[in-house]
Amino acid sequence: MKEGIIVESVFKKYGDINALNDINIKLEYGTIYGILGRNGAGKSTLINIISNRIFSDKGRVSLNGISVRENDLALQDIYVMSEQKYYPPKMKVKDLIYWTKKFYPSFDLEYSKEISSLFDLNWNKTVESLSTGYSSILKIVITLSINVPFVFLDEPVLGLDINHRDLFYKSLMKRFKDCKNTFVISTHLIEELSDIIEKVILIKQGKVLIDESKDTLLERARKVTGSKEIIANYIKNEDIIATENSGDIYKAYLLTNTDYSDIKDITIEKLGLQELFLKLTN
Ligand SMILES: Nc1ncnc2c1ncn2[C@@H]1O[C@H](COP(=O)(O)OP(=O)(O)OP(=O)(O)O)[C@@H](O)[C@H]1O
Repeated sequence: MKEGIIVESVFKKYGDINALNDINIKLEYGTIYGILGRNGAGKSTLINIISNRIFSDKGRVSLNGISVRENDLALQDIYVMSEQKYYPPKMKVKDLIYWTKKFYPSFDLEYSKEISSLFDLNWNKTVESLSTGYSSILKIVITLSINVPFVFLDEPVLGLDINHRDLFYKSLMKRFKDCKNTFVISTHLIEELSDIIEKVILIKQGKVLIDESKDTLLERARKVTGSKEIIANYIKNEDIIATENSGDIYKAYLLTNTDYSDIKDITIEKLGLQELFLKLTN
């Protein structure tokens, strides 16, 4: 079986900043990942190292056992959504699509037409004349049309209104169902992505804090509210993420497998991905 992308003991420093500090993760085929983290956590640096755009100081990234470093064969299976600035500003959208198809033989022209019409992307416009939202839509059209096994999207919905974001999430899910490519999405709009992602990789200050299926993670995430004495008694051996005290009310945020439902005088609530993220990264 193909093992996918393996990131082993990757370190990256910028001067005194430890952008990545011993990263070890595995990206499997046919999965949707959410790479989450606050600004400056190291998400883009990680994506750039995986796709060989920049080099790590230490460590190794491999695809099916073969290092991706300066390895065109391995890199053919990885695509990272480009930044707008890499597209020639005077070029028409249709020419950009034409050239992209030349560079990436797996580019699905039929699909690109289909998704362009869904988003009303005008192929006769020049890259520089597109609004912020349509610049993102152009990147989305190209990225979803490039049919390779590992597709990385760094903040894909930047500048998109809610209708277009919704259309993007639906298009992504459909594309995933049809092609089963792995999508690795980095975003700050966690709640919107929550239903889509299957696995969560949470990076905090250059380290992986969470690397787990979303369902098992949310199954363990709990907010326990009650008096401090009662809660403290029960949670002392738990993985406590955060606590809050307001008057007599004490709240503890936990990652736990314990069922507290039969304990009187405390309330237990599940946490959404966004709330959990806030508590883990504050
Ligand atoms: N070219 C660079 N030169 C110097 N420092 C850099 C460079 N690129 C990134 N950094 C630093 O490395 C750290 C990680 O940055 P990175 O862009 O990977 O974070 P991020 O999680 O993608 O952030 P954001 O969500 O804001 O895009 C930050 O402290 C950033 O300032």
